[in-house]
Amino acid sequence: MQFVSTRGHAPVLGFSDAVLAGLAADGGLYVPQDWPQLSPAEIAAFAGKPYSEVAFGIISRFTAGDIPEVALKAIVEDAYSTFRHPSVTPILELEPGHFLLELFHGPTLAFKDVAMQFLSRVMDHILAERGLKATIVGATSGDTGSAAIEAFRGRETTDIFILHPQGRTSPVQRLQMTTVLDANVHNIAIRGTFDDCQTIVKALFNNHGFRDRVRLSGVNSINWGRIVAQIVYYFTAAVSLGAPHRKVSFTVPTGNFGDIFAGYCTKRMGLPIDKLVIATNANDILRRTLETGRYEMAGVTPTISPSMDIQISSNFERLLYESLGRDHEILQRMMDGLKQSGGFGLPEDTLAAIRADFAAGTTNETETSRTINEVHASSGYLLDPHTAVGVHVARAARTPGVPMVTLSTAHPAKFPAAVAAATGAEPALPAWLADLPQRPERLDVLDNDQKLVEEFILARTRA
Ligand SMILES: Cc1ncc(COP(=O)(O)O)c(C=O)c1O
Ligand SMILES: N[C@@H](CCOP(=O)(O)O)C(=O)O
Repeated sequence: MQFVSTRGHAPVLGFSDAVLAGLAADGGLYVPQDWPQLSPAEIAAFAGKPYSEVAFGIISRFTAGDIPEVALKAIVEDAYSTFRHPSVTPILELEPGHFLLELFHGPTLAFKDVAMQFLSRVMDHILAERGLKATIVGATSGDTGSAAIEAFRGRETTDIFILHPQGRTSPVQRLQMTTVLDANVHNIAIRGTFDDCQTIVKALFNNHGFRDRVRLSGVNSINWGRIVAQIVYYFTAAVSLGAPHRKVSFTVPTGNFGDIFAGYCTKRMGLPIDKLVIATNANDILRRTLETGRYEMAGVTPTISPSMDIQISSNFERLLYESLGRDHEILQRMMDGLKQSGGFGLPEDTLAAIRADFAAGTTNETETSRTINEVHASSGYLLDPHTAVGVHVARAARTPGVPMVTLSTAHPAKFPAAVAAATGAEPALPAWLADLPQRPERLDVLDNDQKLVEEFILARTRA
């Protein structure tokens, strides 16, 4: 299996090199040259299998010829043994025909663990095989950073630098990052927004001298190694609800578009998905794009679902590439437009192709709180604010007779203030994190300046 860049000018790479590259050398994102196809019988055979077996069955289609099967098996088994639920990503019925896919049973209580526990092990394997060390950078609005730090802490092959927007994560998210004191972990609070952090990370990748000097790699969902692991739970959920003999819809609380893009990948691979519903908070650039055909940046509005306070949805580029019939020249013009004037228009047929697969909805803060309150009052179940955005949007997007799965992307205890304000009930952190507020913190604060971040990394990396 080979991977091509959405911008068309970077070398075509195998799985291991695409994962180590993170962002492609031409500034694009790697996608598989061809989509692996699963027959209905192959999909049906996943029913009742342990999560790690399904993960192996799917991920191995992308790693064939690159990672030996024995090594991949060991990686997925080890990665998913860190989850505290035997099903890894269990599914429960919230109301008739509407299901929650709980993705927060990993070490840091958010869906990012599902991919990050895999990615850290696969990177470690690739680097150890080659006798190399790498410098990892990532931008986070809170969850990617904590999951990545937990997954990479103490690893000999990597130093990890995570940029978060100062004061814009929840306190629990911040502490999950800044209380990890391993020597290879570096937290940088940027005076700016998540988009500023992400822009710096992409700029570091596009500075080829720096990139090569520190052997830069990434852990954001721009890295194909993230997406491939997120594909798995769409299969396990859909099969548990009757796929491939029955269609299923998914609603995904969305920011950087990585999670829902993984859902799109499964559709391309043969999973019968009815609708993929993009659920956004007030930062609703994607809903507006689907409605108007223009991707138009606006300022970032802080919300009670802070991990989705994003304007530049990186993975939307992957969808555009597919929906443009893989025309990298038109895509490049769109990305230039975004850089120069903060927006671009979609050709009509591209928009039609996107609308055929996706729907979108937005919640405001009152609706998000009300959803948390109402679900708690009726069932005692506590939703985190991101999942509540999904539940609210999903309810309006349902097709009669088609099961709807809302991705539950975080544990409510990561956002106790918002949950307590909505319900009066403060969700407790699990025992292994209960002393988090008492742990010592370490972080550095930097201005929103690429050069300062480069100097900081150069002074500390071991690669
Ligand atoms: C809890 C939570 N929900 C939803 C999202 C949005 O996911 P994505 O960025 O893949 O669209 C994020 C951040 O990525 C998150 O941390
Ligand atoms: N919400 C994310 C933002 C980064 O998303 P990623 O999936 O591209 O890593 C976060 O929690 O940091």
